[in-house]
Amino acid sequence: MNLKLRIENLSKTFVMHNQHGARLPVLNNASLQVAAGECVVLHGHSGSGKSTLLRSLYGNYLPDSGHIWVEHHQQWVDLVSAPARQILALRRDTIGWVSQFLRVIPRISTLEVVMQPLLERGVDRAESEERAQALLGHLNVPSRLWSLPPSTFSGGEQQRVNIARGFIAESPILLLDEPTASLDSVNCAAVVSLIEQARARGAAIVGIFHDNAVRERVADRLHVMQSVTPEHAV
Ligand SMILES: Nc1ncnc2c1ncn2[C@@H]1O[C@H](COP(=O)(O)OP(=O)(O)OP(=O)(O)O)[C@@H](O)[C@H]1O
Repeated sequence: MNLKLRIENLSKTFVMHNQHGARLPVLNNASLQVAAGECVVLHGHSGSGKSTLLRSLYGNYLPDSGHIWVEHHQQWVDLVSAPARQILALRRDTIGWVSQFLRVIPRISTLEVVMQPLLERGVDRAESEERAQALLGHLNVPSRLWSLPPSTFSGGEQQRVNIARGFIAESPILLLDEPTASLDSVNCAAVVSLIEQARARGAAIVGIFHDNAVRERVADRLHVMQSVTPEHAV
């Protein structure tokens, strides 16, 4: 098995300093491995820690203990102990993040927003622009919008711009945080086909999907979140 991601014994407890130091254990020794070409869907009730795990895999949350081994340029790097500079390199070259929310950058055109990850990797402008156009077309974002900043777009249009931006770099590892939430069935199918293409090219995918039909379509397997009781707090 060509593993791309190895999560070992990950634990995370939120400590709320403004609530008299209340402790909320969320992850307790979570372990998971994801191979190239595999899509693992995180499964569990609301509050079971799916987003916490996914955010930890992108370096947004720092676990208390455990390891997140990521294959980065043919070497295993532990995201938990990696310095900030290396996390930025991992995000640029190895780990893609696709959520339903676009972090809007004022005055930058949609085309520019979408092609930015490729430009950052050193791909030339003409090729980046061509791929951005192809993706925006695939996701039914009308071409009259491409030269405009997405800040005034509808929620669904912004979501699709964000999805195009997340998929354009063809990252070896993709983290998908409900990318189809609130999309209509046509656009949902367009996103599902991007996920299937990513799997076919060998991406290792971890995602959260609340829509049963989408989950059944894309998941190779489910990772069931373990329930964590307060006595597991460290
Ligand atoms: N930054 C934070 N600070 C404090 N508590 C947090 C933080 N992020 C998440 N939590 C808590 O951790 C628990 C798990 O939240 P998380 O968002 O990971 O769950 P989830 O399984 O993704 O839920 P949902 O399906 O509702 O999105 C929740 O009880 C939540 O309140």
